[in-house]
Amino acid sequence: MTTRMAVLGAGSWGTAFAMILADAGSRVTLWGRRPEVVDAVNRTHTNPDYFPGIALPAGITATVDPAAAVADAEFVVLAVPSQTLRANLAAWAPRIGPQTVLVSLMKGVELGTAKLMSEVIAEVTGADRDRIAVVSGPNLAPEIVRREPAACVVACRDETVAERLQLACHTAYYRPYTNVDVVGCEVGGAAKNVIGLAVGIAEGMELGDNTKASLITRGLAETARLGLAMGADPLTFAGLAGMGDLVATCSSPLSRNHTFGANLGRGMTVAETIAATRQTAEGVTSCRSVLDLARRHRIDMPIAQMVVDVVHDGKPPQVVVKELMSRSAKPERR
Ligand SMILES: NC(=O)C1=CN([C@@H]2O[C@H](COP(=O)(O)OP(=O)(O)OC[C@H]3O[C@@H](n4cnc5c(N)ncnc54)[C@H](OP(=O)(O)O)[C@@H]3O)[C@@H](O)[C@H]2O)C=CC1
Ligand SMILES: O=C(CO)COP(=O)(O)O
Repeated sequence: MTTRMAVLGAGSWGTAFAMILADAGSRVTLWGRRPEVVDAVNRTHTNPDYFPGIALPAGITATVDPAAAVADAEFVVLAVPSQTLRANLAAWAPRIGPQTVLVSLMKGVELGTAKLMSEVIAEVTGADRDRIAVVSGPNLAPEIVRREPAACVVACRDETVAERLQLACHTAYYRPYTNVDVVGCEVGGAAKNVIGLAVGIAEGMELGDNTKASLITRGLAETARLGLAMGADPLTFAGLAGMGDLVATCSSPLSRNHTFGANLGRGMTVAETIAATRQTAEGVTSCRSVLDLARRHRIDMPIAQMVVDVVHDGKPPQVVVKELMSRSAKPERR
């Protein structure tokens, strides 16, 4: 029987993930907040605002009505910016069935509460953790809609639910691996955006590959430190949701976080960079909530701190680089 999927959020990743699900054989309803986007998907099978010229599968229909999207859906896939999830989901939750699996595509931490997206979902819907899943990994949406090969992790505390989701999104170009470490995948996904900003800043300052490799590696170390304090499996950080996503984000000009950082490193102001960024660069907000989360767990995240200093406290990149390099010496693994 064909699986019924709802994808809530018709931006870059929501549209690309809807394509994966439809290519894997599901019937997909994509919710978008703007009627013109929904009309374009239904009439021309394209989403010209996000992917001009890319033909979407006929198995995707779109709606502006969230109730119509989630009605009878086996999986509800959430793809709105992290900071808008709570308010959106509160409105959607009464229409979502008690057996429906809730899937987060989001890579952020809520500002103010320092909660992971799965925690926000559990709190707002009352859903058991066994039906909350996460998809993460090196998945730059513009490459996915060209159907270029990529892999990901689908994580759920209940492995059988992860396996159902794995089947539902497995295509010739998209290879999902299951994992039960939801926390590790979410921490990896949120923190890599922050490290991507740091590497972008370095690139914008015309610093070389040694600097970038050092930031990536030490960025992974501070991410894993936080994850371990939260009960994550350390091996998750060596996998697709850890190292994999970090490499993609820190090396690709397609990454919005990386590009945002590079603009700052080149000397653009934060306001200019925000104005130049059309899509969501989660790390810009989540650098503060990731740091808050780290503080709550008494974990030191100097690179995340450096990003907050530049993005929110107006410190010049040159100053934070000096500060980062003049920290007291320490062993690699502590
Ligand atoms: N793009 C990518 O390659 C990947 C992204 N992700 C993650 O997916 C999540 C979504 O990002 P992405 O799709 O890329 O972001 P985009 O900016 O491309 O799209 C965001 C979508 O959410 C909608 N939206 C914006 N604000 C609100 C709001 N207040 N209420 C409801 N809907 C809103 C936008 O609508 P409108 O068009 O009307 O503005 C748009 O449909 C992020 O957490 C990101 O980190 C994860 C993996 C890959
Ligand atoms: O998460 C992503 C790739 O896996 C997308 O990264 P950006 O949000 O930086 O574009």
